[in-house]
Amino acid sequence: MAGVEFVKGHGTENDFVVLPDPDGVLELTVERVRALCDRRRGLGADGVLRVTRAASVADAPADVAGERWFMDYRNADGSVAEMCGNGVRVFARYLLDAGLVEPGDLVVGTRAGERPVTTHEDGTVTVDMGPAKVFGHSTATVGGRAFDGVAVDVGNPHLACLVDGSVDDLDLTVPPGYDPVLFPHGVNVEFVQPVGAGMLRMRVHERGVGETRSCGTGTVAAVAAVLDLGGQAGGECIVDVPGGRVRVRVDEHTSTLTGPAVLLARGELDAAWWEALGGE
Ligand SMILES: N[C@H](CCC[C@H](N)C(=O)O)C(=O)O
Repeated sequence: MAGVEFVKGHGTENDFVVLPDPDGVLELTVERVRALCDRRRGLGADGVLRVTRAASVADAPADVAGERWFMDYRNADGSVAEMCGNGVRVFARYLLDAGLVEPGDLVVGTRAGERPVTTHEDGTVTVDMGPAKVFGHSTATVGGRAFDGVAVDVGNPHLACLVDGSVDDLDLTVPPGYDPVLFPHGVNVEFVQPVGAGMLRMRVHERGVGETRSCGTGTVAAVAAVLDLGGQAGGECIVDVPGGRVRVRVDEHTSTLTGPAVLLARGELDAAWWEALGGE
């Protein structure tokens, strides 16, 4: 029995298992996602990116054209998230590498809608991330300390908290506390340390994953939060995350994320292993 093709990639060390599924036949259950993402019993990843056509995805938004390549993103715990900024860069890199798209401009379908993408000759990828919408102010708690944060919708929910000292001192092995009324479906929590004009450092505890080395939607939320607190309508920042560096631009209409996308391995999942994890 044929196995299941996979590709491993990362964007600023936010890593993903890419599952090509052009005919929309893979049954990507919670158990299979959790096993794939487990760093002992599986390949290990922060999430899974299934590559299929929007027409074959039951909960694809109506404004995503059916023929679009659709990024079916799942968190390591098996939960579905609306959008993944680092993931879209890796997804686009895969499409280009597989010869499914031409270099330059393309549009990727996601549960947050269509996302225009540009692949650059230097290997970096720019994603139009859509508007970063500030929808409140709240607090996160870590180790008994409360941090004021800005609630930002980047297609998925974020709470971006500015930190006075160094973000290195935070213990993010425990999920930060947050307001479940403001974030009924959970939240990605960023801790942001301004380090100079147009420069931020950031760490993140991701919904459905835990601390990751980077979160693309989180870097957009971090910049939107800094602009909101500074009373600025727009701006551009370099954001340093533990896994690398991205460039973020936010204005009142949309936001863009530019950064690397690396494919590092291709292979085949054992058919028996896949089947043993069971379909729906
Ligand atoms: N790592 C992703 C974010 C995943 C967000 C996911 N954890 C959620 O539940 O929203 C990114 O680069 O944007």
